[in-house]
Amino acid sequence: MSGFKSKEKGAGKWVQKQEQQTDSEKRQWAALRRRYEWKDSYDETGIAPRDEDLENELFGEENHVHTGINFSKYEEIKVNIKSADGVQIEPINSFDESNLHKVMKENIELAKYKVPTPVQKYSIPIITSKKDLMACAQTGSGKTAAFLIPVLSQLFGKRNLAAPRQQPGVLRKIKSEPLVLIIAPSRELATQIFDECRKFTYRSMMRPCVVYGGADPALQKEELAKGCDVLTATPGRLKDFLERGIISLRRVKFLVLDEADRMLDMGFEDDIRIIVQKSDLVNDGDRQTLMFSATFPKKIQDLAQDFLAKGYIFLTVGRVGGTTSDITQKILYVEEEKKRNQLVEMLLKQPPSRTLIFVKSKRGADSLDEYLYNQGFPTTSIHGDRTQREREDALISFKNGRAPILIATSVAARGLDIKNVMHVINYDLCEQIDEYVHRIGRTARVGNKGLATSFYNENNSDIAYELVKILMECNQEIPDFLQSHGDMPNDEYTRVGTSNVYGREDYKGRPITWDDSRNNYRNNQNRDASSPRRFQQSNFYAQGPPLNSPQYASQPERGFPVVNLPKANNQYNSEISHGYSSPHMNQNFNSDDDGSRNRPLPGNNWEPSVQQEAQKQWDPNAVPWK
Ligand SMILES: Nc1ncnc2c1ncn2[C@@H]1O[C@H](COP(=O)(O)OP(=O)(O)OP(=O)(O)O)[C@@H](O)[C@H]1O
Repeated sequence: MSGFKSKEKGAGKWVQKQEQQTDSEKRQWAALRRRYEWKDSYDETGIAPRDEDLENELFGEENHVHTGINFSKYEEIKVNIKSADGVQIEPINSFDESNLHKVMKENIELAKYKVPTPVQKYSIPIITSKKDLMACAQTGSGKTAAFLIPVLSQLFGKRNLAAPRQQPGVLRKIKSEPLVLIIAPSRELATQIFDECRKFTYRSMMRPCVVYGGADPALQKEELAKGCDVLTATPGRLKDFLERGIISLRRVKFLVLDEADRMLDMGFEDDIRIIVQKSDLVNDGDRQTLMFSATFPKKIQDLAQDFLAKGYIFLTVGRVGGTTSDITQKILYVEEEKKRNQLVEMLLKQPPSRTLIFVKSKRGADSLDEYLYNQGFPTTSIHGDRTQREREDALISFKNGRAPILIATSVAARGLDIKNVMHVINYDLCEQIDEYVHRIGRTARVGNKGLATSFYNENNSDIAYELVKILMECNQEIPDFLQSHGDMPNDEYTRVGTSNVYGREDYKGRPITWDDSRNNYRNNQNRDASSPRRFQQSNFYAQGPPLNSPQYASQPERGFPVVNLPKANNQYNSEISHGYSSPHMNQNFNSDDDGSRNRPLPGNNWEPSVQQEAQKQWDPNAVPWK
């Protein structure tokens, strides 16, 4: 594998190198991907002819996320429905039982969905009964299909509703007037939802489109002109097209806010208000508004009511903001200047598997990408400063296994559904617990298992309390250095209806009482070295000295231990912070405070054996990434 080693500078080199060989395969914007093209000659009461190539592309193995061994455990999750007018909703138990259009039933079968997930069991009857909905369910539990299936199915076979299409050779401009508008916070998520729309509109007369920033607007306009019944959009490009009169929302029957809490937080709220309240979007009570997310802070729940009809239903599957117990969560204490060593050690130690690494800054993403690439790892990166072409290519390479290590900023935290992401690493922990839930939710989807490892140090103390709560709720090991964050003042435990994890009114998850949780903390704090839950006895990584050993000097005013060792001795530091030593780790680090903080000092690089090992272990051609 000579391809790994490169003197090139910059991010995503692995991808760029591979790109030269696979250019034709990739030179398609996501917005231009093929979709089923309905012809007027088709019988709208029957089923339109198959398009086998497209069928293989849409429903083939390549992108199919298989359900995992814990899929059936979804049944055990508590579902709660709240509505101002107290309506009762009878869930469906199978797709057959529901009153879905026959084309939709065929597509569900092609998608290999055998049983609806809990959020689908409820949202299908809720949406078909014409109710507005705010739905909250765990990451990876099928929320996209939960809205697409009932929404699209109701529109199938309604020729009079389908959008006018540009006739070949006729230049008259046609304004796009979608019936369904789905708004998502990131370009990657918008294109993914568009891909799901392509699946579920297969062999129907509903034509899906997507518009998002960074990609050629002229090409997106061309697609819109061919007909647009179901539009997925990011807010910025949508606003732009609305202002320019390319799109009108006067016929919208279904408005969906995916990742709704994100769409209504400070970053996007103004855009959403403009789109929903100041455009020509129908507000005559004939339109349904649907909101979906895995997290919904209380204050956003309140805000969301501005956009929902009075009798809307609030559906929760599990605890609002909870994460799935299928994820094994590990928190490692790693000081800033040791993160790179730690990461390389982990990547060499773990079985090669699709791995997503989150960092906090765009610059940090570039720099870590370049660093790992130069160590021989097949990496690429995705963040807001990369061009849209680079972002799309990076995602393709991550998905097809050419670059099975993706370094990303939070732009990839929400919604992305990528097959077999086995490990999420929070190289830089985020500040908000909801963001943490979304990030780690990129693994362990539809009943599969996954691993999430987070590097923690004194810079992350803001999230410590909520992090411990999440770990406890999912029966995860709580490392000693987080123990002091567990003991909360009494009122924190007894308050109800605050945004505190366990204090939320809507808490419906595993029944943990305030007292239970406090006792758990106490127990954990007092546990002895033989406790099976001890973090340092984890089997996930090799063993090492306990984190509470005298090698650590405590820092009582901050409440967590710090490593008190000479900075230059990274071999030793690596041993204690991660639990094993490596013959490769004999470099010094320069710890200035910018994005390049961990660059090796000149003349003190990794031993060549790291590169050899990385290349051997992470050979994308040798590993079965599927
Ligand atoms: N009923 C089902 N049976 C099998 N697989 C399903 C079913 N419903 C959805 N899936 C698959 O589950 C995966 C996750 O779905 P989806 O991306 O909609 O999750 P989500 O709940 O929106 O997650 P997130 O909160 O991360 O956005 C997808 O690959 C989807 O095809």
